[in-house]
Amino acid sequence: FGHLREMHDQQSLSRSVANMDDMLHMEDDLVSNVEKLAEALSRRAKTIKWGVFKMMKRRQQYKISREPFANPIDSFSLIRHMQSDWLMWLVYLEKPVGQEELAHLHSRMPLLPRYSDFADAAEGIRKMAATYEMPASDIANGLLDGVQYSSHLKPIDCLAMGLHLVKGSRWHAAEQWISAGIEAYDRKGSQVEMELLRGPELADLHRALAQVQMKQKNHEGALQAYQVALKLSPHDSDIFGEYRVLERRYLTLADAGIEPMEQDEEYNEYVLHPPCCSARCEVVRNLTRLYCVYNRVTSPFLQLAPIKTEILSLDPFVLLLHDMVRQKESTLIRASSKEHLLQSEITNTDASSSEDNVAIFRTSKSVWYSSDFNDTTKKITERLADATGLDMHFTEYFQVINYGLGGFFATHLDMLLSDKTRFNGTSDRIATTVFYLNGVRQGGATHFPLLNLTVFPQPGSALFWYNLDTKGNDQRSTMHTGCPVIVGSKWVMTKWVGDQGQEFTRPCVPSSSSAKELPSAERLII
Ligand SMILES: O=C(O)CCC(=O)C(=O)O
Ligand SMILES: [Fe+2]
Repeated sequence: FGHLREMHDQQSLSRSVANMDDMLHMEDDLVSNVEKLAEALSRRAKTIKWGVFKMMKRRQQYKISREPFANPIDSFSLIRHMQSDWLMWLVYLEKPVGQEELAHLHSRMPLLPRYSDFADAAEGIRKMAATYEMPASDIANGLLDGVQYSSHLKPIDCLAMGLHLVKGSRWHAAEQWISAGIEAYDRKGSQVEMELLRGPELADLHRALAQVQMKQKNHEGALQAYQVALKLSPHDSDIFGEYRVLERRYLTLADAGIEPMEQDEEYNEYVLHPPCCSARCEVVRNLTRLYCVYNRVTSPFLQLAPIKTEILSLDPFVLLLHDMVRQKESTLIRASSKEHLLQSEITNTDASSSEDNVAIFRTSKSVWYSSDFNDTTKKITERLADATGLDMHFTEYFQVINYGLGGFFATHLDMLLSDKTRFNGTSDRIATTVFYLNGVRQGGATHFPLLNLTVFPQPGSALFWYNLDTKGNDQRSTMHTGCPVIVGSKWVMTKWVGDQGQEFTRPCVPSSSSAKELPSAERLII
């Protein structure tokens, strides 16, 4: 588990799904260890039962003889037995059992997911639910954005989600999750599991429901929930106490009526700016002048091997380049970076890069490779140079990124500088390339909210756009979102192209209408 330990030091198990299989190995190890413990305990129980049986047999013999202690042999044997055998029994019973297995379990405890890992995972689910407007009960039932899976959440999982949301004062969402837990409770078999894990009783769930309803000033709902809780657990003095307090308060408030329900802050945030990650809210785009072409022009080599290019937007210029990474290459990159992934950071100058901010803004793990790191990165760099007509000497390292549970990258701009500071000597990101290293089963699109454009990962293709216009200024319409992954593991590799050094490949032109005269990929504009 050396690797796992290393992985744990990097924290945030749920920020990348690439390392999740290590957790499964860990679970296998723990289960087989506990199984060994169970075997040791049952061997012990067997021996004890055998001893009991023997003693009962002896006891039986005394019973059937008419004068049990007339015979000195019996008396002697009984005295000897009671004097020494019970001492032996005590020693045997006190002998610790399963010490080795318990020590093993102890040694593994520091490697298990921590609370922060759980909180990350819960945030991933919350973000995913909010973005795709998925009700908690659907998620708990395995229905994810219209696709039914056979997985389910247990009441204890739903309650944990609810309590996580309570911590963030997201009462509305918390209520939905607790209600989902109550629904899940009725599912067959869950009770047994609850008992074993000392999970919540149904009454506890109704009580939690009452508490979040109260927070939203839904007193009537809370009273009802408390009544159900009391019916299920009539002798619970805590529930009874809370119920009485509310009842008294509600009666005095009754005339004033129920105050309106407070809406979840996050809920508002999403109602105001819903990222159209499912593409269902996209309006039909005017497709005139957008087309597919075989690019044979930005490099002589393309005469032999043209690149299938889709023009997704003219201004800003956005391209989808096909067959940019071969399957073999993608597999290689994913496999070799798996061991080196570290929690992604943000280079955004506005946002502080404190750990908390990163969790809210970006949940993924990544690793950097230079263009000439190996044959694969060299080839891909060459292909990108051919496809875009830009000079790859002036680019940043490749960044290989794997997204975790509900992994996302909040809406952002890729450029580093403002129009005022751009030309004072430091380089900025004139263009961005996102290579899709695999397909994502559900979710995980790259979305441009201001362009009405949502691009779903297609293995091997690359999304390319200019962050700066043809005069070298900000194009804020290139704002984009790495949408939450619903199902799958999203692998991308990005490459940013610097503006300094592209003076010959993409020189400034006075307006976007003269862009087709440029030596770079704008030449494809017809
Ligand atoms: O993962 C994506 O779809 C977008 C990634 C991105 O925007 C970035 O890395 O800057
Ligand atoms: Fe970006």
